[in-house]
Amino acid sequence: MACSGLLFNSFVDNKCFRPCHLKPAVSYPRSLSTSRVYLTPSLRISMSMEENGAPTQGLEVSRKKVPHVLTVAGSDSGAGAGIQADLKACAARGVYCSTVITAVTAQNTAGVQGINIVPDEFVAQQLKSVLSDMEVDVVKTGMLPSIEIVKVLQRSLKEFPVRAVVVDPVMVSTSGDVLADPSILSSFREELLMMADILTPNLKEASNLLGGMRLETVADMRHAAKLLHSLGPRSVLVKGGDLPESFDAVDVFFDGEEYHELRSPRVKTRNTHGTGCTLASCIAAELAKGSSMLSAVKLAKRYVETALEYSKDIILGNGAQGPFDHFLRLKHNSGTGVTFSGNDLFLYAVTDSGMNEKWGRPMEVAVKEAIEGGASIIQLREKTAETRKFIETAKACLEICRPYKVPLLINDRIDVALASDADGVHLGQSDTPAQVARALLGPEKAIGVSCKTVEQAHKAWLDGADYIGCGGVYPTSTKANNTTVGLDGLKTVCLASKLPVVAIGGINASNAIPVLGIGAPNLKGVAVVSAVFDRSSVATETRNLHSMLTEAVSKAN
Ligand SMILES: Nc1ncnc2c1ncn2[C@@H]1O[C@H](COP(=O)(O)OP(=O)(O)OP(=O)(O)O)[C@@H](O)[C@H]1O
Ligand SMILES: Cc1ncc(CO)c(N)n1
Ligand SMILES: [Mg+2]
Repeated sequence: MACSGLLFNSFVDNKCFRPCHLKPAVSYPRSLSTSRVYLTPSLRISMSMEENGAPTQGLEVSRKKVPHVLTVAGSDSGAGAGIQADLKACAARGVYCSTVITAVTAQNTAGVQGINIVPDEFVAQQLKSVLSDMEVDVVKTGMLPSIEIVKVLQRSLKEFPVRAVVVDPVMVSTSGDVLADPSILSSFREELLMMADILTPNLKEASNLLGGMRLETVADMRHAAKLLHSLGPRSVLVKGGDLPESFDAVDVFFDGEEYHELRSPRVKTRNTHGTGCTLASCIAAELAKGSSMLSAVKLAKRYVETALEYSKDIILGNGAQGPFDHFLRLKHNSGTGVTFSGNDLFLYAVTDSGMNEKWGRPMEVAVKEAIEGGASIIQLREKTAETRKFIETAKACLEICRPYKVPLLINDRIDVALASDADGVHLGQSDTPAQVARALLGPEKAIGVSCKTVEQAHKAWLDGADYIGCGGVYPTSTKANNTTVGLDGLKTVCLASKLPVVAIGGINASNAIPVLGIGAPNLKGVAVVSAVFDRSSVATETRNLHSMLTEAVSKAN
């Protein structure tokens, strides 16, 4: 990597750019710089890296082209719109997004406080860097603040054509701040619009492009879409986010032949900053995946509506227009979740609704009693409950577990874990693979996998699980036809496992001590079902078991 020759242009003020030299922040380790790359005809790369002179195991990586959107837009420091919205929208839609920055704005929820335009030569340089190397499928444009930048873009796209161009003709922010000088209108009309496979103006932008035409009704929007289409773009979406007195959010799509009025319920929220940038990026993302234009537009609108609905109550900033949450996650990440550790496995209580029914106990009561008796983790196991009821129960149990910092995991059901924001899941060998569960749940949730063999334990580790449950140790009534591994099988798995292990299957106060005594440091605890829940007092049984286990462990140490 020859980084020392890089030129760095400072654009602290628009006219001054001071060349200086950037030092590489990291020097690449010799092992990587000397890695050998072999390309076979089937496009599989086999990399053999050397560490400290010793060859490591060959690493097989299969190459796959990913859909790629390049956004050419301005930065919004408040990160609701502009480049930041584009990156989030593409990431949320599963598409890679590279960025050419045309301007840096000082912006927040109150408006735009400052704009610094990137010199057009440097915009050209960014475009060349990305387009010459990175197989861009679709270019999406946002803030293009100067005629020169529009020209630079036009030249770059001639040199490096892409499959589609989405043009969001950003001119004025919703706060009323000017993002492109009106003098640029002629350049938009003469150069930019021709490049567009779709043009996505809001009402004000459509009006400006059409010489100040009044746009107050859906009929006006249809008319505007047709006039704009005659200026060169292959299709037009006139966005009605700002349409006065409309109960629905209506956008008008016209492709030169057909009109489509796309309607969604108008979400009542102040958090609409960046809807336009997000919509255009999402259209670009869907086109990059191979969608037709109309499907891309429909999906993008649905995505914006969903994100607005989810984010309608979040509070960020004191201004009139707040950002929204592209990943539909912020509300849940209130910091109340419990981080799993192997020691939580010490006394692992697995619920059973049949036993609760038998003893006339609501699930919440059973869970509270188990925790008060010393259970260190709870797994909700519901084989028959309706999904909605299961989610409600999980939420109610989480309210009980959180103050005690006891993790609550859901058996089998990733959907229920996500919907209730539980602390993780426990999966059997025939449930969703742990690797898929990890991708769905993210890095912070706990995942446990039931394993009977060393191979399964190894796979669970490779797949990103946090612990394994090993058993059945003894025969059990809660799992019919379950083969037992016995204490020997348990020990074999524990000694091989890289993950902490909890023993499960037929364990109770009379046989728990020999389990903990097998002599495997990875065995962190025992899981129980009937031993605590099929009893008249869950709290008493759990307490007894807890003190027995604690005593056995302290004696062993
Ligand atoms: N309150 C709302 N509820 C539902 N959808 C909305 C709402 N506001 C805007 N939209 C939708 O969001 C998309 C963007 O439209 P809008 O007219 O807000 O763009 P814009 O003015 O360019 O946005 P920006 O603030 O990013 O510049 C459109 O599909 C529009 O229908
Ligand atoms: C940088 C930037 N681009 C686009 C918009 C339009 O929402 C904005 N407010 N800021
Ligand atoms: Mg806009």
